[in-house]
Amino acid sequence: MGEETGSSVGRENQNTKNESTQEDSGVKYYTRKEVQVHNMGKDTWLIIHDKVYDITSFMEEHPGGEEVLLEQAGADATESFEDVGHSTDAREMLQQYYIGELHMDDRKKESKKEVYITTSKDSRSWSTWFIPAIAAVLVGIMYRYYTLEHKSS
Ligand code: HEM
Repeated sequence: MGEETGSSVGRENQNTKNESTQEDSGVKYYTRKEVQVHNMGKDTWLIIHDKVYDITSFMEEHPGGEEVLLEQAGADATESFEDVGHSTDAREMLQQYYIGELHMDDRKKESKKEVYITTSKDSRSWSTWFIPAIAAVLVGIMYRYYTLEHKSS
């Protein structure tokens, strides 16, 4: 593991990309571009759920075969990883190959935005009928009491 990290730093120096790899409280951040370079059988990185994994030593051990991993090499494999429905064991194995996080600027934000917009729209349509309905019921009750009081006196 240590050896792998060392060699990756060397490559980043060669590409003069070292500044973009931030180190913050021990966590390394990689851009999609930096991950993309590691797309070969002997140097394979993957992004799964915004985390970066160096799976070079895992390629031959993968029960699903080397080829499917090579297809995703250097890219975001979240969807294909989830599509297979990997076991809890498989998910725990991921930790062994973890090398850092995907850079914040390179993360996809669409899904969160979508959920936010849907819920805010939903609550708006709900309040448009609920508040007037309550108000109408209250006015009705008040009117009824008012007319009853006037009748009895
Ligand atoms: C580092 C990431 C990965 C790890 C640690 C991993 C691990 C495993 C493990 C342990 C299994 C055995 C079944 C299970 O326990 O779920 C498995 C099966 C499988 N994996 Fe992965 N996997 C990884 C990434 C991927 C990716 C990215 C793909 C697809 C592109 C993939 C495709 C498959 C397939 C198709 C099988 C089924 C094999 C079969 O049932 O015959 N895996 N994987």
